[in-house]
Order: sequence, then structure tokens, then C-alpha cells
Amino acid sequence: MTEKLSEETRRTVLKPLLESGWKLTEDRDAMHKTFEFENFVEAFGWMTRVAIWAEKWDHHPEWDNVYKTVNVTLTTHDADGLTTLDAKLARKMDGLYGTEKD
Ligand SMILES: C[C@H](O)[C@H](O)[C@H]1CNC2=NC(N)=NC(=O)C2=N1
Repeated sequence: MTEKLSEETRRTVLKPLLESGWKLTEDRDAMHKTFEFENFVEAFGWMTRVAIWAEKWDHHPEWDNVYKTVNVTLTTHDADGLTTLDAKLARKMDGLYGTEKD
């Protein structure tokens, strides 16, 4: 099982993510971000691409979609908090979001 991030690691691993718009959730050890798209098809297309990686890594987001907005929360249920898997999935989400804006 993946270990919860230590205080030291979370400073280095989470820093770039917090700078790219991820925020720590207040009531639990998780992080969240809202992604805005041009329209529903762009939003759902991105979710589909993310879903393929999530399944491959057996690490799944908590998310909801309303029209062109996707709200995402990442945490590792098995570890009851943030792990490197959450950082990895967050980076993948940011990457796929970036390339679709081109
Ligand atoms: C049994 C299965 O491996 C686990 O439930 C996996 C699946 N996906 C998961 N996703 C997330 N975000 N956290 C988990 O702890 C987790 N565990």
C-alpha cells in the first residue's frame, strides 16, 4: 500500500501542484481543483482521457461534472490521506488539460 506523504515530502511534491491551482481540502487530507472547459464535449473528453490513466494506475478521482465544469478531489482512501499517487494523477490531469487548450 502507498504511504501517506510525510511532512517533508509533501512540501516538495505538493508545492508545484499548489502553484498550479490545486488547494488542500480543509476537512480531510485531500486536494481539489476545478477545471473549466470550452463546452461539455471538451470536459467529458478530458474526463475520459483521465479515466484511462486512473484505471491503469488503479487510482481513481472523486469528481463531478456540470456542463463544462469538472470538480476534482484527490486522496488515497487506502492510506486515509494524500500519497504520491494523488500527486501523479494531479500532474496527469494538469498535463492533459494543458495540451487540450492548445
Ligand atoms: C481495491 C482497489 O485497489 C482500491 O479500492 C483502490 C482503487 N482506487 C483507489 N482510488 C483512490 N483514489 N484511492 C484508493 O485508495 C483506491 N484504492
